[in-house]
Amino acid sequence: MLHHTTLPKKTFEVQITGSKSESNRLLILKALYPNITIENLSESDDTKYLQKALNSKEKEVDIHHAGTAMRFLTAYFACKENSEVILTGSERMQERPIGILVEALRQMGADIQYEKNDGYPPLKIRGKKLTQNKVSIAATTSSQFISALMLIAPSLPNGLTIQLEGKITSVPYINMTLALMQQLGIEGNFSENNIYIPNKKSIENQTVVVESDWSSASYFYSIVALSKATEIVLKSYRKQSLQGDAALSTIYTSLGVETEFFPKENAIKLSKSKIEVPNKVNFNLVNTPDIAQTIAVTCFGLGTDCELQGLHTLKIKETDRLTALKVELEKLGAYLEINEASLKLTSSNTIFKNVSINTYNDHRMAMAFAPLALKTSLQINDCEVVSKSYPTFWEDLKSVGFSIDFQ
Ligand SMILES: O=C(O)C1=C[C@@H](OP(=O)(O)O)[C@@H](O)[C@H](O)C1
Ligand SMILES: C=C(OP(=O)(O)O)C(=O)O
Repeated sequence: MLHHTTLPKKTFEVQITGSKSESNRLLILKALYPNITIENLSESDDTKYLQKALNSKEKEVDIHHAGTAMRFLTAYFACKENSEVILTGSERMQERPIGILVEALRQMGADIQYEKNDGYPPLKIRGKKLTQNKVSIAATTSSQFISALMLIAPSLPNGLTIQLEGKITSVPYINMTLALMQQLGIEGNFSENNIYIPNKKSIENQTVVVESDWSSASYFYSIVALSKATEIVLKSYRKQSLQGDAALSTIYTSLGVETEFFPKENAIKLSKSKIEVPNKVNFNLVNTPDIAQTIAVTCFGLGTDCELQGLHTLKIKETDRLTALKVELEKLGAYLEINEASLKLTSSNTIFKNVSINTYNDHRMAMAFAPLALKTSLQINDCEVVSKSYPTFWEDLKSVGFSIDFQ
């Protein structure tokens, strides 16, 4: 139960765990090039399951709800010579598509079979040398398929050219994959619909420090937006981020939150700005799908209407996030119109009390709704789901003054 709370006029400090996206890429790269040391690795379940999978000697590997782990490991095991593994995940993972990636890997010569339904996990993967150096792949469904191919590309004997078909979704995640590889001394380029990554035999010994997770920072943006005068310092963040969700610092200016960067301390300070939040806002989130829920809930809490576009990937994430948002926000008094790729929220002057919010095995449903405790009391069901990306979320919320009872 989250009690209706008013936060004091005070500056709080929160240290957020490393980016799950950066961590999961670096773990795959470390498996291929062992002389990488990773610091500030994410403590998320998704990262732990990926790490466990990479060290596993079992015939079956279960990555639970971790989308990036599923997609990255499919490519990794497909090119791991003389290996054979069944790669599976949670019930929901078995409904999340992977056919586009499997098809691309098969074009490259991979041996992958579907264990249950065509196009979905579980997969039986017999690893072999992949010598084909060109592949084309549809880019509209998930950028994770493309990052998966990029991550194995430098270890392939002939490198890889990836031709992207259709409108590319979640582009910053592709840029992140390339930037991390370049940071490690792996060459590559991405221009228009072409990605090229040559073979790289080895890389120099080096340490990479993962920046903290920007998607996790979104919940504190929401808290500051919904608070009266609270300031929150978040660590460890950089102005030059590889994470697309760093766009929060721009997006939330319209929602009344100012971001100050402190490069020496690797920190950011979020505070209320003096601007008046408009009655209606409009954002295209095709580059930042993971912060859609946070933004929709912030707008509802502020009594601001919003129109969010670029959301066509939301229905294949941990749950159908568009439907989940509609059902749960409407319980609190909002009105939502949703379609394939967008949502239109009409806020209301009253927010109903003591509503019980379902989370559908989706960490971001739990975390996005929590800041509403600054407006009303509410219950978040199955609150432990947060561990998928942010295991200490509830402790951190308590540390900034939230009043929480766990039943
Ligand atoms: O590559 C990544 O680390 C991710 C890419 C995005 O997925 P899509 O490309 O499927 O939108 C994002 O939603 C996910 O949380 C993490
Ligand atoms: C969509 C997400 O993760 P994944 O696709 O890696 O399961 C997420 O963390 O919001």
